[in-house]
Amino acid sequence: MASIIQTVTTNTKMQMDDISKLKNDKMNDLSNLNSEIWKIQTKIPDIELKLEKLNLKLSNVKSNFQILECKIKNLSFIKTDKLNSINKSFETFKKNLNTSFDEKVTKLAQFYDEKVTNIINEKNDKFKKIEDELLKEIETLQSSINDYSDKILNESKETIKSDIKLEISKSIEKHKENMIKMNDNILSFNNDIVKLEKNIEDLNVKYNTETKTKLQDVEKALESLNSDIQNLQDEEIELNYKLSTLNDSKEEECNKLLKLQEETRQLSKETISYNLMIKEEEQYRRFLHNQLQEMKGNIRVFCRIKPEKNIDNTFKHEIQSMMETSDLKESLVISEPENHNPNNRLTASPTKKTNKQFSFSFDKIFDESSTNGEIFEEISQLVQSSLDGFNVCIFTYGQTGSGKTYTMSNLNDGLIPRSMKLMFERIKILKSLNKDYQLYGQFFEIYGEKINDLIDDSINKGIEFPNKLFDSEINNIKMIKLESTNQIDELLEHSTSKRSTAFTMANDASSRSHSIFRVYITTINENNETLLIGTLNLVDLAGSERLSQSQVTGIRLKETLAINKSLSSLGDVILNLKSKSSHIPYRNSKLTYILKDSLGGDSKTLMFVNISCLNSHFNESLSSLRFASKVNNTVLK
Ligand SMILES: Nc1ncnc2c1ncn2[C@@H]1O[C@H](COP(=O)(O)OP(=O)(O)OP(=O)(O)O)[C@@H](O)[C@H]1O
Repeated sequence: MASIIQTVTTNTKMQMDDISKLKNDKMNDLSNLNSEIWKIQTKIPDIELKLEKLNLKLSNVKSNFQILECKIKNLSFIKTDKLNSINKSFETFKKNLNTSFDEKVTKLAQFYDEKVTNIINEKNDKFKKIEDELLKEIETLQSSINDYSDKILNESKETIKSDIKLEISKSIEKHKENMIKMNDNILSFNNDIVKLEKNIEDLNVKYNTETKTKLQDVEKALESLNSDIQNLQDEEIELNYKLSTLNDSKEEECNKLLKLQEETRQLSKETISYNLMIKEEEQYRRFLHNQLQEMKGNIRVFCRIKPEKNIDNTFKHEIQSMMETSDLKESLVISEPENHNPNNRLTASPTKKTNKQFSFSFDKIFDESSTNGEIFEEISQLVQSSLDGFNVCIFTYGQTGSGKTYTMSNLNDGLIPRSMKLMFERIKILKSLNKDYQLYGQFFEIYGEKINDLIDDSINKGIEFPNKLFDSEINNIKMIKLESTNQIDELLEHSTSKRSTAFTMANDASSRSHSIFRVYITTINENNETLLIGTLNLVDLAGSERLSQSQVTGIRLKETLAINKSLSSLGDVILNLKSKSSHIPYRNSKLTYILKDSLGGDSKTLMFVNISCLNSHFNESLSSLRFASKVNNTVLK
């Protein structure tokens, strides 16, 4: 235990020794430190003084910086002002340039360019100098600060050193930042200046090119204006020359015009009197024409002998025609063939020997050699009568196959096409005498007692005639305006196929109806009313046949009876008209009833009796001649 206690005591003693040793060491350290602190403390007032001095210097530097900033600001203001004034003077310069368009523009621009460049260069130089000076000053300050800080660092404690260093570096950083900002400002200022210079340069270039192009345009416009003016002056000279020649000829023309006016006045006076004369002459011509027609007779009969060219003469009977000097009529002698059976044509003998002779007298006789043209010459005066205001009726009468249709409507030269051609020609002449005539037409047939339209819908729809001036019987028959010969040919061609025909002994396509082509000659009066002047009726009668010879039955017999009845009614009407009977039996047949206005009064009637010289047709020819002769020779009461 004692050893343990001893060991503990020894250990404690040892520890105590160690502690006292450590204590002494620490005490020594402390006294050393205190002496150190004391030393530093003695140095602090110096350092503080130095620091104060440094701060003073720093504040001086700051104030210097501020002054410099102010100076820079002022300089920038000055520069802006100057730039503004330069821009202003540049604007004035531009205005001057605009007004004068002078060549000096380029020189002035160059001059101002140089001036601007110089000013900018000067400013740049100044700024550079200031910048350099500032940088130098900053550098010296930096070095002095560095010196000071070195010294401080060397002399002062680490912490104080670091503090001071920090502070100084902060202030330096701040200054550096300021410097950078200032540099940036200077840079951006320089950039602005460069931009401004660029703008000014661009403006100069733009202005110069614009001015140049404007000048070129103006010069071009001036050039073209000058040439225009020159042209106009030339034209003016030419026009003046023309004007003077025109003035010369104007007087001449005026005189001529006056002369012409006088002549025209004279001519119009003469025209009026000529027109009056023409009117009087026309009336006189009408009167004479009508007198001539009346002298010839209002009802006349012509005879036409159909040619039988390819038939031997032994089959023909003799027909002789001659002029009668006494009453300007022509006579015809027809000789009966030998062995002729008066009741049957089929037994007529083929011999030239004759026995009995029959004599007839007519207004005109057309032998076998006559043409449609020659026939028309005789009847053309009747067409004129219809234009003069009379109603005219022309018939072709005769046995079937005797040439009635050929005479009346043969294409191109029949009475219908020729009459229409003549009418169209006369109307043209009348138009030149201020008489406007229009022709309207109807074309129909009377079959039995029925009226059929021969104008086909396919060729003409017809028109509504302005006034219902006409017979109600034929009001429903198409009325068309007649305008050309072509139209008439077309009408005739179509009507042939529409007409009622049948095979007979004498004609393969014998007409079993009476066809009537009626032309209305009209004019329009001052009240715009249509007036009827005259009518022309061209009637192709159905073939006459003696029942004893035709040997027809049934429907053909009925047709023949109707044809013969209407033909004898026509004969009766004409006979009564010629003998100036008080009663004219128009109503006895449809044919006479429809023609009542064109038969009688002062209307003109002409009948063609068509005959054949064939022995086989002798009886029919004789019968036709007797009928026609009766009409022609009736003595007026
Ligand atoms: N003058 C003439 N010259 C030449 N040919 C004629 C003449 N007259 C009639 N013919 C011819 O005779 C034939 C019968 O004539 P057309 O048809 O004119 O007779 P038509 O009297 O009208 O007969 P129908 O009463 O039966 O109709 C026709 O082929 C026609 O061309």
